Amino acid sequence: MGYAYDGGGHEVQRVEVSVDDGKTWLYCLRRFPDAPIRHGNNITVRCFNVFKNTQPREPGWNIVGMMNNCWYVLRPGIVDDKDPKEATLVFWHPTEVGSGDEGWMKPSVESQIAEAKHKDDCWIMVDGKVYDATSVLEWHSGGAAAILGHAGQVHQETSDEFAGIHDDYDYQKLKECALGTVTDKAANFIKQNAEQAAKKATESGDAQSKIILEKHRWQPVRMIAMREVSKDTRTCRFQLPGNIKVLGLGTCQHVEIGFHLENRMLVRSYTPTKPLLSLQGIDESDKMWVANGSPEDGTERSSVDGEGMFDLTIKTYFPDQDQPGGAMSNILDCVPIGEEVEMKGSTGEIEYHGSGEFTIEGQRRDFTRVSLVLGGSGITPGYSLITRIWLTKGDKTQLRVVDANRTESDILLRDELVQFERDPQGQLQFTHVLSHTIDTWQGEKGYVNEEILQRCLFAPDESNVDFLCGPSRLIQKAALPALKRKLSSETTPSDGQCADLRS
Ligand SMILES: Cc1cc2nc3c(=O)[nH]c(=O)nc-3n(C[C@H](O)[C@H](O)[C@H](O)COP(=O)(O)OP(=O)(O)OC[C@H]3O[C@@H](n4cnc5c(N)ncnc54)[C@H](O)[C@@H]3O)c2cc1C
Ligand code: HEM
Repeated sequence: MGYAYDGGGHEVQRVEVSVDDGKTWLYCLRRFPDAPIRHGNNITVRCFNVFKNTQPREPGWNIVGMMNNCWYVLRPGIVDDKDPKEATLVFWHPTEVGSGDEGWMKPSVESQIAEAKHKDDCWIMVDGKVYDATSVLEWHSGGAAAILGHAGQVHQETSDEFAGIHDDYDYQKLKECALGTVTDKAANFIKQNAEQAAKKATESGDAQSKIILEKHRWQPVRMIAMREVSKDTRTCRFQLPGNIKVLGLGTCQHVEIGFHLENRMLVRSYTPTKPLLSLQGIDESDKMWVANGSPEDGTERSSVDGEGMFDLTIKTYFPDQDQPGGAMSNILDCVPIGEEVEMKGSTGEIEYHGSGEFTIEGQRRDFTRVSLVLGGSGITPGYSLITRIWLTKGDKTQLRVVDANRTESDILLRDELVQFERDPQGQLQFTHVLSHTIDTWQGEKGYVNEEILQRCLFAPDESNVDFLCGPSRLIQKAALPALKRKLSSETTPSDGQCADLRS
């Protein structure tokens, strides 16, 4: 057991362990196996902060005079007990916490002198009373350093930390060291400081509890459920950490998922398929509805819309004889329920704000009609746009969608899409195109082509936009060339009028 901290106050994000003196490293999951690890060598530990900085092999003085900054090495050993049948496995730290000299690396003369200066006279303050802890340093099982860190400090933290660690017996021992009570003036000073610190903590807690996503900070999210939606696609549900309820993702935007591999972090983007409605930036007067036939019979947005969690619908690229399979999708396919992955975001150059208003590459754009060409797992950002429009009462933006797949069972989110396909008002029109069909299939057959796009999408116009998302076969070879021809033959397309939803 141990702890890691970054001297600059930044978060430690990765801890690695080596049992071969640093030749190879293993990423440590946050929960460690209960069973003891059997090995014969030193155990070396290093960690990385948010900026991917790590410790050097050898210690060195740094700018703040800190020398405890290198790889941390534990030496295992066997200690024979009196009972010949039993032996104890011990792990020696480089130095023992506090005053002990049991560590495998003996303390330097300098550090001993520095320590001795404080050991002679050590007063601490707990619950408004002053104690002489000098005699405790010798026997304190939490180490002398724990007490010395609080020596001479007039602050509330000593009382709080003491209370968090010690029991009644320890309070009795503390009493034996009592010197006196602090003056009212000092007590008030401590109280004010404590109140200010608590207020700050609450404010930062409040800000944090609103939304989880931070652009440059990885945060752990726990997989809590997985549902098969087709033979190669799963919907994975992740729980947000702490009490945070809101993911804080804009419509059409994406999150990045990270998974620590041996020596690097594997990162891939995904577009959540839940929550359907971003709680951020929505005007309260703009009522949101959970669709149930049509917005008119809908009920008010309910808590099932992703409070404290989010869903990713992920296609798994299984290995076969031609290719090794997708790295992240196969990992997520077999990550055990309860395991954590890392997440950050949001990303994406396109964001929908409602009522036809988009931000595309930083520019505000307004469109009244939106055409979507989607394929395979590319449905996910389109799905977030469709549901946002559909579930927002008063959003009159019109949608035409062409969704391309191989077979009917490959159509993702089919159950969810059915409600949109039945739209009696005609605000939304859906066309499924299947390349491999059976006789009973009523929809479009074959591959997406210019004729299908002309017929099923909106004609080019200044107030219309085309968005695409899907495999490069569909987008680069079929949809994009056809749409560009369509646009240039009939209007002069402006920037952002034809864009990839995954850009
Ligand atoms: C903004 C954005 C949003 C996205 N949203 C989603 C989403 O919601 N859902 C979703 O499922 N996907 C989504 N994706 C795609 C996703 O990010 C990944 O690209 C996808 O999951 C594949 O990642 P992977 O690590 O499993 O595959 P990779 O390891 O990246 O491999 C991709 C493909 O290449 C093949 N391959 C890999 N190595 C080789 C090799 N050496 N030789 C031959 N072939 C090889 C693999 O078998 C696989 O078919 C999104 C992408 C972006 C950019
Ligand atoms: C006069 C002052 C103190 C006395 C009498 C005292 C007493 C004790 C005692 C008896 C224990 C052993 C508890 C056990 O076996 O479970 C202990 C453990 C400990 N104390 Fe103190 N303590 C004092 C001050 C402090 C201070 C100021 C700190 C730092 C905030 C501190 C931190 C710890 C820690 C970290 C442990 C080890 C807990 C563990 O085993 O996990 N102590 N202390």
